[in-house]
Amino acid sequence: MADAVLLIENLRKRFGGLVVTDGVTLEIGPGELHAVIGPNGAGKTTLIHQVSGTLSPDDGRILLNGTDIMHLPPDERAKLGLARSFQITSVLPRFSALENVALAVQARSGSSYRFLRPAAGEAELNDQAMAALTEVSLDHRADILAAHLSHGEKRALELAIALALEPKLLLLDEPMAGTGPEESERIVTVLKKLKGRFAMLLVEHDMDAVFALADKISVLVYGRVLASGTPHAVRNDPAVTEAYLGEELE
Ligand SMILES: Nc1ncnc2c1ncn2[C@@H]1O[C@H](COP(=O)(O)OP(=O)(O)OP(=O)(O)O)[C@@H](O)[C@H]1O
Repeated sequence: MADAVLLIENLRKRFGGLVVTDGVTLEIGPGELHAVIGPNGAGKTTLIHQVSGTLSPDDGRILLNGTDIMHLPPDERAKLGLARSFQITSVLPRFSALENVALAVQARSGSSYRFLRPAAGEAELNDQAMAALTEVSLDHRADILAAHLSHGEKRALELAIALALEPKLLLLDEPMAGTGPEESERIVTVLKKLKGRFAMLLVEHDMDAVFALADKISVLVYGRVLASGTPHAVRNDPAVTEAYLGEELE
């Protein structure tokens, strides 16, 4: 695909004798939500780390909107529009929800607010931050310290922070981990709303969430892509069922 937002080609990574990424090829088009699933230890998290830049692959290519980012540090990748949410704590507990998002808006905008009068600059920052909080239905909790938010609300706040960065590609690392059914449903609703605006790479164990959200699914087993395609095709692939040892993919 010429206009792939993310193109991963033949990615390889080993830890000593253990091959954790074994020739992974995967691409995500504009606005597409691509889920990577697979049994424990399949290499999903290490794949996310290699895309975000916290882990160096041994071989292969990673292109973000056509730019080879393979050897760029995480902050350079972030400047090109790569954001990551969940399984990292980007939330500052002693700041309010609004302040947390305003900091992200400021980080994205660099020094552009320096040239506004302080009050005007702050109002503009807060407006943008509030817009991101509204997107994740957290606007009514804007003034609450992040430390006092529920687990599900913190997850929503992390999403708002990612949104404020206006990403080209959002990496979602197990957004449902540690959440109850109600919170999971809330995160799925928010992600559904955001779908189509930017590309997303989702790693998730919760199959209900995966099948509710994904446009494409890749199944990773022992570091290799066993199957890749639409949710329907993947669900009906006998090799996938076998890899999950008969667990139902629903
Ligand atoms: N820093 C490391 N050094 C050595 N081995 C590692 C390291 N990080 C991960 N591994 C190993 O690499 C393999 C893949 O791990 P990874 O965490 O990517 O799997 P996963 O698919 O995300 O699993 P899970 O679903 O349980 O989160 C595992 O066997 C893991 O033990």
